[in-house]
Amino acid sequence: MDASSKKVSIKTAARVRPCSHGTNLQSSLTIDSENSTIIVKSKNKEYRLNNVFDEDVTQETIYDTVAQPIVYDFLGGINGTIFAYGQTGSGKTFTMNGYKITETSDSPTRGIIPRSIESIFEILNEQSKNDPQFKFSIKCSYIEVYKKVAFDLLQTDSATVKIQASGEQIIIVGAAEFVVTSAKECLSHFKNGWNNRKTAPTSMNRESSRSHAIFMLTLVTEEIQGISVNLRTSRLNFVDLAGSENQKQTKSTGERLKEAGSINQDLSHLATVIRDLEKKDSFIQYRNCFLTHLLRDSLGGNSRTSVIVTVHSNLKFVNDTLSTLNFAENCKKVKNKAKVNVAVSTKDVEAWKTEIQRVQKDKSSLMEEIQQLKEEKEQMEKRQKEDAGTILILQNEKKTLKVEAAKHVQEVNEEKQNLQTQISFLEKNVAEQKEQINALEKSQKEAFEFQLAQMKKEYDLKIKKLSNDLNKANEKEKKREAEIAEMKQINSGLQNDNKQLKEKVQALQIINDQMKNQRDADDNYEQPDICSDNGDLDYVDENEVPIIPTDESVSSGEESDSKENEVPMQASPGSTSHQSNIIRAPNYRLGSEYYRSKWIKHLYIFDFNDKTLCYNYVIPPKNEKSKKAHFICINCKNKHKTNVCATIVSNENGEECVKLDTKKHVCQRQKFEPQTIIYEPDYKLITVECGGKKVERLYVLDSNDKTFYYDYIWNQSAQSYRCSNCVKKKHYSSAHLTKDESKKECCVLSAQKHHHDCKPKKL
Ligand SMILES: Nc1ncnc2c1ncn2[C@@H]1O[C@H](COP(=O)(O)OP(=O)(O)OP(=O)(O)O)[C@@H](O)[C@H]1O
Repeated sequence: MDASSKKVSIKTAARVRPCSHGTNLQSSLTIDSENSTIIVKSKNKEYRLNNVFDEDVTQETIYDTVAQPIVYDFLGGINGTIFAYGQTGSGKTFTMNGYKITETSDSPTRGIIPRSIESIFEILNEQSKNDPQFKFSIKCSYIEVYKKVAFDLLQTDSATVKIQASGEQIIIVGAAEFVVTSAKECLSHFKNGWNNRKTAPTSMNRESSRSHAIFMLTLVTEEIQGISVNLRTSRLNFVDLAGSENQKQTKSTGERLKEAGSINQDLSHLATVIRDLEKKDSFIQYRNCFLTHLLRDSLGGNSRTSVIVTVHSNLKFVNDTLSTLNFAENCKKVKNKAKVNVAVSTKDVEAWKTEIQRVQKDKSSLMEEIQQLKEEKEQMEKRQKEDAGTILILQNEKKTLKVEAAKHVQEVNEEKQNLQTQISFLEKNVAEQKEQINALEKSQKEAFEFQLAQMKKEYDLKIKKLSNDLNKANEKEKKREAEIAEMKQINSGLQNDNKQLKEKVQALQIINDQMKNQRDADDNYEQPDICSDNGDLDYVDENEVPIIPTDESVSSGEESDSKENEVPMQASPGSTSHQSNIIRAPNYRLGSEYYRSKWIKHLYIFDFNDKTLCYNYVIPPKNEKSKKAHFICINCKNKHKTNVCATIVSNENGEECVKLDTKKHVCQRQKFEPQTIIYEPDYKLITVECGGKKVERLYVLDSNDKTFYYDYIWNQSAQSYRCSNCVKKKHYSSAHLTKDESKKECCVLSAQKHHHDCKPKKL
């Protein structure tokens, strides 16, 4: 093979990644693999590359189409580079390495690198087998560029790696080179290196490469041809670039954001270098970035280069797809000058001559490079000069701005001074006005206080006068009230007197009537048999007959009301007119009733059929001491002025009985309701204060429930105690305090029952 070189364009291929499982999205791309075209539908943009692969392409096809030609050239002594470029998660690593780093040699998903390694060793082994003169040695090294710093992936201490340029050659300093004798050995280093690579999960890829990884194979072959020995040296770079990332879309933060920034800068510089390579006479700034510096040969230099771009078909990533395809299109325009790197041919003079020629050529290419560097230097100086001009302009602008700023500051200061003068003037004014206001307030306050004091004095005097007047009026009022009370007292005394007088007049009237009736009766009186022994009745003396209130008179509410009984006279049962009649117990009963401070003996002759009805007889006080107890019916006497008598006698057996008068009763039988006599503690007389006066109250316990009592008040005119509740209903149930016949203190309750609305009080 000769060392002459010819310009060859970078080969470009595009691979469309299949959609993830479960996503059934419409493709944004139209892929025509046959014509090697890919159309971005939404942008209506068509790209024509060397190869276009759809989702179904196999790893084998990719290797055969993209990598194999480069591998063959590499074996022939020509430098080669295979790039994978594309958005994160689009399948670069899958294309370069395969599905898994641990895949075996028969796995169909193995990527370009394992396939290349296997193929290289297979061919070289085959060749050395066929040609015993043929010798080869292979070294491998593996580095990554992370955040603009390069590290050796085959050394665990993560040593940093530097680049040195020697003529056309790029020498990597600090990266370990391992001599490998078999594909297995080589793959083992590759896998170790890969495991040291920096990865992290991104929104697009669970295991995203966060660095650019470059796996390098350096091959030296020795081939004897006649008298000459050809030493060929070639390098093959496998470049798996870190994925470009739309930072707005991925919303990464912190370390991920820094990584993404650095990756995007590197890729953008790579794109700039490739764009500049199209332009003629353009200065290419390889050295500005480690990646471009390292791959200098591969980009427009001594190398056969293939770029495979990977894209997503998802419409969501259409902008990234466009940018990736633009990159591929630009790469396509870059032309490299690849040549066979024959190191030495040493066998005879011819070979030396050829070597000299080669060295001279190298020299002239070095001169060219020197020239190129000089030009670069000149351009840089030119740029520096331009920059210096710009700096001068900027300095002048700065000076002008400074002067303007100083002016402005002065103006502001002056204005500030003016304002301060105005402020102090205003402050002075304000202070003066404040003083005036204070003085005014003070004088107003004094005047107001003086007025207030005057008014207070006047009011005090008025109030004093008014309170004096009021006191006088109160005293007058009191006097008037006392006079009224006195007059009321006199009036009530007079009323009482009047009432008492009336009562006395009524009583006298009754007595008068009774006496008159008595006289009339006496005139007509037929002497009963029982009284005939002396032919004269003591008790018919009208002065001696007690005026005892009948039930009817009591129930009418007037103690001495002696209305005539309108009921016609009836004969009592069991008695006949003008016939004497003997009554035995229990048809009669003797008793005593208290009347006008005296105990009067009573004889009750009961109805034979109804023992609740009786005729009520009394002994006239005058006859009390007589041996024969002659009783007289008080109703007949009082109402009809008729003497109907009854006498207590003994019959032939010595038994006590009552002998009745033969005279008919002119009254009717009354209800048998004798007075009730009670003893302490069934009653209690107490004295209570009432309106400053001492008043007697008689409490009589309820016979049914002795926790209740009736309240009686002394009534002067009636000379008895009266139930205070019944009085309100004009109903007069009364009580007397006296001594019974055995001289024991007792309380006599009138036969008159309490009014039906009168309820006893709780004790
Ligand atoms: N053609 C393909 N067929 C099947 N699976 C694929 C294909 N391309 C990519 N994948 C899968 O998609 C995932 C992401 O792929 P990969 O890691 O190769 O992307 P990448 O471009 O290298 O991403 P990054 O730049 O983030 O490292 C992986 O799980 C990979 O196995």
